Amino acid sequence: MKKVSNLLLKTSCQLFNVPSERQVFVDALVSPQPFHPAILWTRSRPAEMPFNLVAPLPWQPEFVDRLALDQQPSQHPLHQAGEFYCLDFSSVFVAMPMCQLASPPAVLIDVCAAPGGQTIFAWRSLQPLQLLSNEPMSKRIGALITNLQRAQIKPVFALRSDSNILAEVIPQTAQVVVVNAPCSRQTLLAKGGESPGCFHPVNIAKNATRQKRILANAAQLVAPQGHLVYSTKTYTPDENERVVEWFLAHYPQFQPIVVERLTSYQSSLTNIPSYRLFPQSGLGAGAFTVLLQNTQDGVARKIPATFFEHPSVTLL
Ligand SMILES: C[S@@+](CC[C@H](N)C(=O)[O-])C[C@H]1O[C@@H](n2cnc3c(N)ncnc32)[C@H](O)[C@@H]1O
Repeated sequence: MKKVSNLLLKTSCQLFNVPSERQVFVDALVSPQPFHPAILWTRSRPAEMPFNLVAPLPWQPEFVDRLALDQQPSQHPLHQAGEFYCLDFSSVFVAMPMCQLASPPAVLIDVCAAPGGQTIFAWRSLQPLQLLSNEPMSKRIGALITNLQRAQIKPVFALRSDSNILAEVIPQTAQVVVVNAPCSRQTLLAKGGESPGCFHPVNIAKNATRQKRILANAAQLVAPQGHLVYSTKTYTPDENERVVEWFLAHYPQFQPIVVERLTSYQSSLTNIPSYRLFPQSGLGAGAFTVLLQNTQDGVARKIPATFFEHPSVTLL
């Protein structure tokens, strides 16, 4: 069992009013329990299921399975063959808003894409006509491309660009924009990992500032009537509800949209329809997600052909 830090206790007080709820949350972080592995089938399931499954949740997408705790899907030959992608169930949770959007969107942009889970979910659930998977960090783009290639996600353009460049070059072009933002990574603790400084106020403030910047740039990419999915895998309200409240105050053309399949996960920390998964649910280490719509009228702009000729853009 790990030590309970004062900063963790402070965060638990921000999240829960009831002491017993705080306690189960803290316990889930200091004595982590294993979560069922999840897989996303990129193609139809094989005739014979190679894994032991647990019962699906009512809202689970039909192309996702949760496996028994002893299963190790990443070592199965079907993984290497790209028949499925391994992702933690929190990643499924944050992607759920995509399941209620119209398919196929003409353009979908994943702004913070490595190592690829949200891009693969977007491809499987929405089959966008043009899929752009962006990762600005050069040391992470290799893993993104490897994963997309192994899972045979095509066509997809892998990009390495900052969100402010995208906002400048291809504004109002995407029916769907996905921002699974970099964050303070507090949920790593619930997976048994280390995440030094994850509850420190300076670290949280730094991440919140970065998230607002990415979200503001991502908003520029959204076509009139298009959608923006914002999510993190961290607990602190400053990186979640407060970011969304800030965003809606500054970009009033965006409106939050109810995600029908997640209503029982409504965040109690805001009136905005937005959803949280906590580790004490036993489903995943933790997540926050919200669906926003650009209510402006108008038509989507076209991505200029020259954009795809840039050396930082690779067609897979
Ligand atoms: C939570 S991870 C994304 C996980 C990914 N969506 C998935 O499902 O596999 C956040 C990603 O954002 C990237 N990132 C960091 N700074 C960024 C920035 N300024 N703009 C966009 N993405 C950024 C990180 O390198 C990281 O790959």
